[in-house]
Amino acid sequence: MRMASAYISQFQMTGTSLFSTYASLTGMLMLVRSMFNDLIPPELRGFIVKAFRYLFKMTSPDQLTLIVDERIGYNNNHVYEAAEAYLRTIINPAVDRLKVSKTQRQKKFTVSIEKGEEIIDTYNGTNITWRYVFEESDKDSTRSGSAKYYFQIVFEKKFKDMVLGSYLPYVMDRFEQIKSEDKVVRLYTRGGNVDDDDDNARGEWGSVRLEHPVTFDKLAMDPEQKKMITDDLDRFVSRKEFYQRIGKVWKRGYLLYGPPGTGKSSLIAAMANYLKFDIYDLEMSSIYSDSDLRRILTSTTNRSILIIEDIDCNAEVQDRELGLDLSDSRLTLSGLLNFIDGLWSSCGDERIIVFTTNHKEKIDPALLRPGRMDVHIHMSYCTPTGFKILATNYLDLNDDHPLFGEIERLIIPAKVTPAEVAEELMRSEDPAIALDGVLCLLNRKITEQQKVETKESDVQKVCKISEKEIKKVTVKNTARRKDKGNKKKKNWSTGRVF
Ligand SMILES: Nc1ncnc2c1ncn2[C@@H]1O[C@H](COP(=O)(O)OP(=O)(O)OP(=O)(O)O)[C@@H](O)[C@H]1O
Ligand SMILES: [Mg+2]
Repeated sequence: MRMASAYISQFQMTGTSLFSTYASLTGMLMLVRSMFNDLIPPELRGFIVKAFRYLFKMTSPDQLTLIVDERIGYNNNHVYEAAEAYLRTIINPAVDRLKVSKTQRQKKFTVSIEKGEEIIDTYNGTNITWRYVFEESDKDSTRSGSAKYYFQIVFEKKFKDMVLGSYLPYVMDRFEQIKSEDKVVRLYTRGGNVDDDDDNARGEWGSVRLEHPVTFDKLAMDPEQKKMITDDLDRFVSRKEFYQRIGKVWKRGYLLYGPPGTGKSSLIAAMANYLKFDIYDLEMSSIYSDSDLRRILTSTTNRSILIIEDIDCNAEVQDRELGLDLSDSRLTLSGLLNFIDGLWSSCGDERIIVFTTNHKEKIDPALLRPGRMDVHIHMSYCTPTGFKILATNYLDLNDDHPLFGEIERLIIPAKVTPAEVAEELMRSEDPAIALDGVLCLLNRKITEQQKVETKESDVQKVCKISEKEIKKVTVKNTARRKDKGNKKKKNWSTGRVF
């Protein structure tokens, strides 16, 4: 026991002295470094660093090193961005130092390798070493804080073709995948609220994270209709070559129509979450000229959904005169659509445009022609299937409940929207109370409708009565006119004109 504690204290001593040696070494290095920086002029400093690097080259003669700089002139180097993201996915226990970060809005920590660290990746049985290097920039080292970050990719020279032809393209592909997995869908609006850390602002569009958590499985819709939509979206995003081959702009138009509260906006959010596309909400009433529109639309990005809500209301204002320059100021809805077609054919890829309306019948038929809105989706009142989805979402009710039968029987005649049902379901966590609320709602709705129907039939009765009276009056008048006409005739016959 005593031996063990002596051993431990010796070990602690050794540990302490090791630590102090390490600390003094680090201190010395820092001193040398600051002397080096203070005493040696910057031009000479770069030269000495290079010479040292040459003398103590860490690669053997049969190894090749590729340098991946952070920037190409003023542009970001895409390979560098890809490397940063890719290396995060292959961090292994051999790495000693990692960086961890998270902004206030990010949900997960970002763990990446620290400068000076290296990671060995294995691809097709070949070891490829990545080093993350940081050094003061040779050229700009007089500027305080200027620094250069780059990656070194080190491998055997004989694998050069494999690395350039297959490994790096693989890294780039993985980067695209990682980007789409990590992508936060954003909602862009003009002049609306924006996030404090909105570094995604584009032109006049400010953006917020789309916090709408709705997904297709949460939507109260017919499962076949949902499948039709997701299949259509999948087909659309996978058909880049097809659109190129037939010479069509890679875009798709959806028209969502149905009463308020049936889930049109929710469906758009579900589409955006499904595809990880950003949403641009185009408020037509805030656009005053074609040039406005051009500027606004050119600052939207690919892989996005442009929405124009309540298209029938927009149609009403379509002929207003806007601005002062008349040649450029008349903005019509069909003009807007032609304009979008033209603009996107020159610069847009993977764009979806969604129009919503509560009154499909009010829309100009020219806007409904195929090619303009490829898919028409009717958002209907709540169905028994829709109700079950909502009950699962809101009350976590997967099995049947004794009140389900009655609700399902009444739900179609009651003509309630999913929004109204959802509101009732949110009133209590107790299924019995919440479902009772839904039943009350359905009964209320049915009674209201019956009242309306009775009123309508009363109106019809009144109309019928008045119709009868009108008929009587008309018959009398006709008889009188006939009489007059006869008289006229008579008079005509007598040659006298009244
Ligand atoms: N089909 C649905 N599935 C699930 N929830 C729905 C559905 N429809 C409506 N809701 C609920 O009702 C709320 C309002 O619906 P939403 O805004 O999507 O309707 P809308 O059709 O866009 O209405 P409006 O025509 O007034 O714009 C949603 O936030 C959601 O909670
Ligand atoms: Mg809406």
